[in-house]
Amino acid sequence: MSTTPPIALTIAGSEASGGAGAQTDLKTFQQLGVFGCAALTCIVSMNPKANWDHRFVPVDPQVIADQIEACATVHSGIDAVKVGMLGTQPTIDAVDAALERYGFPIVVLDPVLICKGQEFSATMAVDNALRERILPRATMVTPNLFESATLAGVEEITSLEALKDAAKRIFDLGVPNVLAKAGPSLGTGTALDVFYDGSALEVLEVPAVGTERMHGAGCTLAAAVTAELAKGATPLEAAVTAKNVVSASVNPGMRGNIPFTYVWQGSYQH
Ligand SMILES: Nc1ncnc2c1ncn2[C@@H]1O[C@H](COP(=O)(O)OP(=O)(O)O)[C@@H](O)[C@H]1O
Ligand SMILES: Cc1ncc(COP(=O)(O)O)c(C=O)c1O
Repeated sequence: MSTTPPIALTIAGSEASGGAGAQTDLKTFQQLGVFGCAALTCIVSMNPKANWDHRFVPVDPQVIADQIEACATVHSGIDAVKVGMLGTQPTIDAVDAALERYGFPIVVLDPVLICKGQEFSATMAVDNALRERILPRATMVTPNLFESATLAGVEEITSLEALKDAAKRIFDLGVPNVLAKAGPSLGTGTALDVFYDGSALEVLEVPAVGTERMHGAGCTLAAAVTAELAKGATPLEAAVTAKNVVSASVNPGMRGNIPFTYVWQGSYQH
């Protein structure tokens, strides 16, 4: 049996406290037995003096390209890539060019358009560039409720039927697997997501932990999907395992000195 683990790259932002972003992705990869490497796209520092507002500094696009080059060259094969927070058009340009150059076999896109209420990346131009340039390169996309509505071009999603419809519309944009997340936000008492691959339309539902979304849950889900795909799972199998990882990571999760709970992947047993 080979002792070499599959390798996953995350192209994502740093969230210094460790609750989300690349830090969360690397912990999730490790927890699932996958070797992780990371190319940082931006540095996010939550501000304790201003209601935990997200201070956001983009990384120079050439430095993003250099990091991806280092990862792609050091490792003889990257099995899967997760793309997280991009946030600016120059960043999207750099990541688009790198995805074209290296042709990674699997790309999971967590289309971070908004960061728990912080609208720093929510400009129309950035949303459009993400939809037009990065989305068609994705093997799977994992939008939350707001991101699903934005990508699907609908006003608002308030029901399971509307979420299913949005998943189909996003599929029609050219991405073969869609995992559209509602979490606890449809008031079902469950954490509910919809998987669609052009034929199978599955509702993935587990008991919700509390009624609030959790900081880092979306990053954990997409990173776990990436790790499972790197290990050879089918997209639906990867989505099912990823939900189990999230459920373990939010129960009980971490409670620090911020007004929301954040994830801890270490309690998941694989
Ligand atoms: N309170 C919760 N209990 C259990 N699972 C949750 C909870 N909140 C979110 N999830 C799950 O975490 C994942 C991320 O969902 P969500 O919070 O909507 O995404 P994002 O972090 O991108 O905004 C989804 O699989 C969702 O169902
Ligand atoms: C760098 C970074 N990436 C991604 C996210 C999104 O995190 P979540 O998993 O909570 O959607 C955040 C939110 O703070 C972030 O700071």
